[in-house]
Amino acid sequence: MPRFSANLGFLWPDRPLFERIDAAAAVGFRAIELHWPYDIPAEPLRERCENHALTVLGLNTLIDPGKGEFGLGAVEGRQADFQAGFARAAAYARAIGAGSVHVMAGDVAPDRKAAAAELFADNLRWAAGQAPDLTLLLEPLNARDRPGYFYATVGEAAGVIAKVGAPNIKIMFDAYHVGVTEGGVVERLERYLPLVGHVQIAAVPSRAEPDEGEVDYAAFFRALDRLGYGGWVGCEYRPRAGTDEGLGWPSTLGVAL
Ligand SMILES: O=C(O)[C@@H](O)C(=O)CO
Ligand SMILES: [Mg+2]
Repeated sequence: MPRFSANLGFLWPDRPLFERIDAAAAVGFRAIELHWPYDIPAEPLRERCENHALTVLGLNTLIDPGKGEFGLGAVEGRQADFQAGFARAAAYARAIGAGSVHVMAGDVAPDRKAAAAELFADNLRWAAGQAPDLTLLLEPLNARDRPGYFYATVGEAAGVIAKVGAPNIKIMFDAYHVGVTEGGVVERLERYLPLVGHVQIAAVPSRAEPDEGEVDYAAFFRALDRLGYGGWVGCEYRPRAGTDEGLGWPSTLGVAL
């Protein structure tokens, strides 16, 4: 049976981060993952998770929505800022005991895609060398939610990994984005499994709890078991109502937190 992690970027959105950590432990999660916790001092965060015996999986490199930025990995003219942001993410990850950093690519104009691909590969090669102790995750985002983002398909992420050739770069296989962009979620999981470093889930297309919509998550969980996926499955959905009230889906789908 898959092991589930609480994505605290999305779950219990009405509570401060430490209360989200408490809530995740209280309902039985054994791991958490974060989006952008940078405003919170790392040491107390680490202690809070240790007190609950929660594994901390990872966080994202910084974004600046105010400037319209969703990462800098593939953004031309921002290499120094990318490096500073990655160094900050890696230091924070180490300080909270997390093993991975999602390296966000950012938005790229269609006519700059080829140059951006070279730049992203260069930046990732540098980052992978700086942090051989961490897994760097690449996550294609669907263009309905994030139009203009550098990549939307798992195949593109696999292409970047092949180009960089570093063993600590893996795919964040978010079944929600894969379902919205491409469909064939189980088939694609099977095809790219050796490159998958983390899995995330949410209903397609609503991004709510995984017990509705186009993806049959009971079948998806069986496929993870059948394929021998040993990692965590991040619950990165937007609860339809309250997070606690929405936790009926594991028993509906034949799994447990
Ligand atoms: O799927 C997502 O949106 C997240 O995993 C993320 O890290 C970027 O928004
Ligand atoms: Mg995701």
